[in-house]
Amino acid sequence: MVSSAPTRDAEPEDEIAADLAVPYWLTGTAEAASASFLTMARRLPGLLRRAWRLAWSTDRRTTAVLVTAQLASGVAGGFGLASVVGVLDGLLRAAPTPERVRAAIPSLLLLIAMTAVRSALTFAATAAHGRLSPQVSREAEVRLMDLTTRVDLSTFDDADFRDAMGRARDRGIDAAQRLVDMAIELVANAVRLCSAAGVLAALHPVLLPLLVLAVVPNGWAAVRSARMEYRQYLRQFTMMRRKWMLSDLLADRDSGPELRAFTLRDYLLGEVRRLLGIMARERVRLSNAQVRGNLVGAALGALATGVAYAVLVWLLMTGRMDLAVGGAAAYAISVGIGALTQVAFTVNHIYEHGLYFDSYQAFCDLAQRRAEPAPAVAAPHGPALIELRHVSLCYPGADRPAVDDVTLTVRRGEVIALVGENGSGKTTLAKLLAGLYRPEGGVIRWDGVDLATVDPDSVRDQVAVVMQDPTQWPFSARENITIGRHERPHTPAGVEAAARDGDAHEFITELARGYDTLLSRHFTDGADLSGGQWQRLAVARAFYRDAAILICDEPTANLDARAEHAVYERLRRLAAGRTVVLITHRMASVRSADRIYVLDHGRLIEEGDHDALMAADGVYAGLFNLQASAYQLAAE
Ligand SMILES: Nc1ncnc2c1ncn2[C@@H]1O[C@H](COP(=O)(O)OP(=O)(O)OP(=O)(O)O)[C@@H](O)[C@H]1O
Repeated sequence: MVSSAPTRDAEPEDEIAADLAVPYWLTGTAEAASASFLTMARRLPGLLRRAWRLAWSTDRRTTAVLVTAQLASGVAGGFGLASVVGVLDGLLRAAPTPERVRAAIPSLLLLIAMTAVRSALTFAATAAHGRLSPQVSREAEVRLMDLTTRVDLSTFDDADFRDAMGRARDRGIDAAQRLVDMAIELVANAVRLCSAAGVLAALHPVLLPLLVLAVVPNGWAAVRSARMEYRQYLRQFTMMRRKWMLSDLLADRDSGPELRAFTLRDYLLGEVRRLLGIMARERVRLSNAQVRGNLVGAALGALATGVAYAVLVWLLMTGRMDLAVGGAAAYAISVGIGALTQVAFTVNHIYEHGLYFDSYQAFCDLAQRRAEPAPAVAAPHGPALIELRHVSLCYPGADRPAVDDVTLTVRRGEVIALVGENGSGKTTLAKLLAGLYRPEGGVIRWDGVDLATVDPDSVRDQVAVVMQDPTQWPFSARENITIGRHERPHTPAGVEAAARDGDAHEFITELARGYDTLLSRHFTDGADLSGGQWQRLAVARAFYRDAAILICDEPTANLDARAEHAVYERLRRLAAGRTVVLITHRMASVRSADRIYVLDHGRLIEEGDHDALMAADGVYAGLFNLQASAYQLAAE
């Protein structure tokens, strides 16, 4: 993972370029980000529709209140602006002062009323917004988690999928919320702008295009800046993920001992520093380019504003416009520029968050496409016969199958053992049997029913698995057992029986709070367990699940000799009426299995019981004799 020497300040350009290169699978998104101003205008209605759908599906009532309040506030602002024209018209007309004031009073009252209404509506909108915004965020996050957990396990092995998921989680959820926020703000600003534009157009038709001209350069600069920012985000995302992973390793408790034992601190820190250096340098480059663009935008904008006011002065000087109208127009121009700037700002933000929201949406679509099919048909209950016919599975990106053309049969009540060297495909085969993966080739049948045609959850419901590296669930000791069958109400006696079967009861009772002890050192008063204790807990969980098929992937790898013996004793008892699949490198534990399958490079190379395989004097006999002789040597 780490690709270079510890600390270096200067990087060869080609290495930097390689680190910053847009991965080929991001090209499509990167192209979207380099789209033109026109493309952005075309995308806007779609983005607004999505924002609306998201908000509406989250909370209809609050969305309706919010949009109505924003619309009404914009209309009130428009009336306020029109009343300013009335006030100025009254005050600047050619008449004695008391008369001018009297003429201005109705418009002044309207202005005060509209300001009050607008304030009240703004407060209502703020309250509704405060209610809607966290809900949108929650919906977006829950949707993401829901879809993520629906995809099949092989999708998780796909690095592209994980990158897409990373981007969706990193910015997508926030972008969903901000997109809705900005879309709603746009409603108010657009209404305000319309009223300013309407007033200006009524005062003099030439003023309206001048107003637009004054804002376009700033709008262009803002969009350019957002696009550049997003493009950089895409380019750097893989690097960011790498940096996060390294930061986690530097701060994680699990990697802490090895990090120190191998004195890896400087090595990893050096790599983090290198990545941060590249990102910081790019950031500075981006910032400079943004400042340059914004400067050009601001200068052109100021020039255009100057032209608008110059035209106004020219209209006044040449008598084409009287002073009262000119005063009102000057005010309307300043309000209009404010409103148009706000519109440009919100549109730009909609565009910007829309880009990140696209990542989110693309990931949701991808996850939906990769979601496991869930036919309504349930798998046969407690199958008497499990058959695998020419089953193969190749992990994404792998150049050869992990399980290759395997055919085997398991009957209820049998204990079968999978044996083979590291990487020979035992775990993968067990996962296929557990219904965690679907085979790419061949078929798996339970009592003659093809598992591809049944609901995968109905398969898993009948399987209990003790994984090679059981998950250390950050729950209490009790929950660590009961989650084996979380939907079933549990009794202390049932939990204790499973714990005893897994040889876990004794150490659990020695914990500070017994079964209630929280097993996570990340929280105050949480406890941690040894590798062997976690494994016993996993065995207890599997016993508690009480399933028809029990798959044990090296269940005793971390156990001491006494615990291992006890677990196998119980496994044998439990096997009655069930199917047990055992994976272990300890040949003595394999000996009593009804049938033993030997795997090599994913292929089944030998099968039979212990005596038959020993008589055949093949790979199994070789492995067995090797371990037996090691024990004999130790005994001598
Ligand atoms: N999630 C994965 N993605 C890609 N390749 C994988 C994945 N899991 C396993 N493999 C590869 O598939 C092959 C079989 O792995 P598997 O874990 O099934 O072997 P195993 O016989 O259980 O090994 P061990 O005895 O070390 O547990 C190996 O070459 C391994 O590198």
